[in-house]
Amino acid sequence: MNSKIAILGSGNIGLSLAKGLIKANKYEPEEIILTRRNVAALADLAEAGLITTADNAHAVSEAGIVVLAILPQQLNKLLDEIKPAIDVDNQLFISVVSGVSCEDIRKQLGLNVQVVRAMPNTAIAIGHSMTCIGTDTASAENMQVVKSLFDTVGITVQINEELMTSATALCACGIAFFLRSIRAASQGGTEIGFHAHDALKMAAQTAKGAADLLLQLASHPEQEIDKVTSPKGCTIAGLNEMEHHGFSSALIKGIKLSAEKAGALYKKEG
Ligand SMILES: NC(=O)C1=CN([C@@H]2O[C@H](COP(=O)(O)OP(=O)(O)OC[C@H]3O[C@@H](n4cnc5c(N)ncnc54)[C@H](OP(=O)(O)O)[C@@H]3O)[C@@H](O)[C@H]2O)C=CC1
Ligand SMILES: O=C(O)[C@@H]1CCC=N1
Repeated sequence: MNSKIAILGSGNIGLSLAKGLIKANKYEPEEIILTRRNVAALADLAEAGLITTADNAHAVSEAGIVVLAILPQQLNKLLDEIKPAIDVDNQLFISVVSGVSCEDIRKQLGLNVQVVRAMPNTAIAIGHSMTCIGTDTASAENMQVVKSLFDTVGITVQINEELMTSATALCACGIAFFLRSIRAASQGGTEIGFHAHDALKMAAQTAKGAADLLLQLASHPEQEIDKVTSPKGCTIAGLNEMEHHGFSSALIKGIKLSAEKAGALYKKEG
């Protein structure tokens, strides 16, 4: 398989992936081909040595791995464009497009095309993605290629493809949900006396510590919460006030709505 990787659609997630792969030394800049229609917007990446083009078919013909990273509503046109350039036996497609199954893609590109669906998040740019990989009909060898690619830029988990829209909500959209929580905490911090930039740093590091307690100790959130909430103390007072205003409920309802929306983003062909 050709050692180059083509990322078709170099927007938020496509560029985050490219940056993460270079940071992890998985690819040299000149092994990454980036496409978008407004190719001028990729000038700084071209300057950094990455190959940039608006020609998707040419990008596909030059690569062993092709990542589809455009919006669901932009996909059908792009698939028509690249179909003639595909080398079925020597290429692997990875789709990070929300709401589109591997079968949807195979139906348009040809049933023999090897497609694996992955759902990373923007923390991939710094090697901290939670990437869910959907199991479908791709060969075990190609599944391993995809796993090892995303393992270099975060943590991976393999899930049934029917859960990919749920993974989109929890992990990809989840970045925004946790960021908003940190932002809200920092706003509280400013109201009780800290300058905004100090409050944000303090809230972010506190959130990181909370996440690491769960990841490093493999403990349950409530077990760690119990260690913070002193009897008649200020933590339980604040926590209960948040719950009276629907804190947990708001997150749960938001994640459910995101998952529903993720499942309805793509209009199938025909
Ligand atoms: N953002 C995120 O956190 C995540 C997004 N995703 C999924 O990844 C996909 C991309 O999302 P995101 O990066 O946020 O979207 P963006 O809109 O930021 O990026 C899409 C990119 O595709 C380019 N594009 C559009 N049409 C074409 C075309 N025909 N050929 C080449 N490039 C094209 C656009 O540039 P131009 O207009 O110049 O062509 C744009 O840069 C979506 O399906 C999304 O659901 C998945 C996980 C996380
Ligand atoms: O908001 C969206 O639709 C995309 C999917 C996951 C993250 N961003």
